[in-house]
Amino acid sequence: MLTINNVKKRFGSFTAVNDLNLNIPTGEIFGLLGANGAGKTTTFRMILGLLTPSHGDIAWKDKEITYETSNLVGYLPEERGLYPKLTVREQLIYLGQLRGMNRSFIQEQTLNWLKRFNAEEYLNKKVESLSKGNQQKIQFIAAVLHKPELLILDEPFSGLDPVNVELLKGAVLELKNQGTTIVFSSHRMEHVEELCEHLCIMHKGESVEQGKLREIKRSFGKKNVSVRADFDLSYLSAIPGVVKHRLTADGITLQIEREEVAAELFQAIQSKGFVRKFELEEPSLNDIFIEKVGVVHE
Ligand SMILES: Nc1ncnc2c1ncn2[C@@H]1O[C@H](COP(=O)(O)OP(=O)(O)OP(=O)(O)O)[C@@H](O)[C@H]1O
Repeated sequence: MLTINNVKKRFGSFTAVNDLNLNIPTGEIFGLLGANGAGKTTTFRMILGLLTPSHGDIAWKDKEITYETSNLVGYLPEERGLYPKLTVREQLIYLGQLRGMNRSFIQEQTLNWLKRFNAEEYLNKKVESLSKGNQQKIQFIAAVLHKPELLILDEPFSGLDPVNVELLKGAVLELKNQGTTIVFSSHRMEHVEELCEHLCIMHKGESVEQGKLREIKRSFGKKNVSVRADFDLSYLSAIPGVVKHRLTADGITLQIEREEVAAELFQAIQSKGFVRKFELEEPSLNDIFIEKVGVVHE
């Protein structure tokens, strides 16, 4: 278990993280969400022991993370930090040896990961000659090469194309299945929905929502109704109980304050024309995020 207990971080008079409490179960993928400046990276740096909390304590399996235990942890920083002039092989050997790994094990691991990421051809290429997405894959490999128990990934999917996002998601799930505890931040709610069982939404340094994704959705109350039809549906937004609406290319998505409103919507479209779709949906994490934090993520 990763335990964050009453943690606060001040920079001068500014409080970047305030009274944060988190219990992250071993072997899970945990999502830390929040708008820009919410305090996610600061929290990660405190977990890693790179910043000292102004108050409170953080423990991995009941022990503080120190220089001696830092080999148990892997970190993909938001500001990527590879040496541009080294080749991928030299880079990973260097970083692996800093972790006390032997050269042949590093080479074996490197080749396995490069194969997995369809990136074998970059082994002897300089890091600076790689595209941003490929550099990110190398940075990810650098974070996991030593098989850490706890893996911290700050925005691991940013800048990756959809194919590489899938490759990385697959790798993250595989590491989870091997027992790694993974904490990651992302602005992409669909990635969080897909990967995490538990999450925390931070806003201005504080936790404004945390728990199991399924329970957070259930307790949110509001649901969505998605309708597609061959006639104009915008009049549905005026029906009492509709909280919000969004017109889509071929229909409308309505946020409703309680399930019964769906029946009223259904009545309102009957005999108006051909209906292609009428579906009552769970709220999305994006809906919940926007309500808690009040901003929209692209
Ligand atoms: N060393 C520092 N000195 C002063 N303020 C800092 C420092 N590090 C972070 N902050 C401030 O703390 C707040 C939280 O920053 P942090 O980087 O943790 O946010 P974040 O949630 O990771 O944001 P993003 O999504 O943009 O990466 C910001 O207002 C930031 O400017």
